[in-house]
Amino acid sequence: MGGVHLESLSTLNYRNLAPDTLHFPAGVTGVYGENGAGKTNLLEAAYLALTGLTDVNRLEQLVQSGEKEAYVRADLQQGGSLSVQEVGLGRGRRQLKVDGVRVKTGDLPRGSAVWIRPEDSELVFGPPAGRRAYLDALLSRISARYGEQLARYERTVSQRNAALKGGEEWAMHVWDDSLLKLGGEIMLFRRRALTRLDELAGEANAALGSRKPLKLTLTESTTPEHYARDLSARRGEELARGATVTGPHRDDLTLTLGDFAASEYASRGEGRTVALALRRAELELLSEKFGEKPVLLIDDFSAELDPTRRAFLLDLAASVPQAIVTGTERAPGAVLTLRAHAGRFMPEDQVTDLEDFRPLEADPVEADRVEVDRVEAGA
Ligand SMILES: Nc1ncnc2c1ncn2[C@@H]1O[C@H](COP(=O)(O)OP(=O)(O)OP(=O)(O)O)[C@@H](O)[C@H]1O
Repeated sequence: MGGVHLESLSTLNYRNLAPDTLHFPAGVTGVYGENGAGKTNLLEAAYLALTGLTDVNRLEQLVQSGEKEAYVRADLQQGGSLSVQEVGLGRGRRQLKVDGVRVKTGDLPRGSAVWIRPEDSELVFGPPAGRRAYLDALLSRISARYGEQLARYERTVSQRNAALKGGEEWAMHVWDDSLLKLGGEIMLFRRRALTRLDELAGEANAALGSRKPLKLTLTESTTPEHYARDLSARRGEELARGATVTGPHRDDLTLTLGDFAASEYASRGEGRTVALALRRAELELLSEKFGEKPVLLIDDFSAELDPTRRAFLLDLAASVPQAIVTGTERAPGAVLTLRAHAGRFMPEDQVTDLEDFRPLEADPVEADRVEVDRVEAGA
């Protein structure tokens, strides 16, 4: 199977990254350097430029301190054609373009990248909201309709909550109708998708040498079959609390390792294995859906001290057409190794000492491409 290929990444005013355009070959690119050099920021910028995805509540953190706007651009090969994806960022604003034409996030190619991070363990040990977000983000990439219906459902829940707080019991049947339709569709889609995701995560968990089988199940707050009944049964409680307490926004993606819920009983190492299994399942599911392997971004492989998991990460990077792997040490088997220092990246054979990381004389990124001033708030 072929893969998405990130030919180059340009950044301007992005976190601590110096303005630059970096070219990436096929195979593994290793990026190494000291803590705080900007390795994570580079992967975050690549993920944003490839997928348009980022935490929309923290957009201003992405802009270099002292600057108003930031910009990232990916030149990539996908589905046999070359395209240019650009993201402009401002305070609470984001603008995306593909080949010069403005698009919404959902219109960007959805299978372009998977990002594996040390923080992924939070998926296992953190609250249900994190696991729900993992599932929803993945399913929204598999199905644009799922993403749209989920957004409508979430709007309905917040409007319904406002009506509940206002004691508008008379208006509930209107909100309930939309909730049942949208929520029911979301639950059914999650159930269908989970069958395959569970198989893929189980296989990845076994490949990671885990002797305990991994099982993914939905712990549903209600079911499509009983949704209407459960809503009316809890009407009094909802009015008292001013909140919608039944529906897929309350579901959990339960990860069972062996006989127990991983969130409660797994060791740190077992939890890390489960998190890696979820990410490989994501990679496989996107590959199956789009017929191409995403670019794999692995943040800080060197934080992984367990030899089995470290080998798994490096094997996974070697198994896809293109991967970028960061660490505080060199990634073995890399086609290109970049040395990171103070937000700059140079091929290691061009670096003899850190003085080589002098600021560039000319700005290599065309700053006139930044057009975030025209972004509508919240776009
Ligand atoms: N908006 C911003 N403006 C300027 N600098 C920023 C901004 N956001 C983050 N930074 C800085 O970027 C630096 C690099 O962070 P990054 O997480 O990429 O480092 P890293 O190379 O991955 O380090 P580690 O090996 O510790 O994971 C940090 O020192 C941080 O203070």
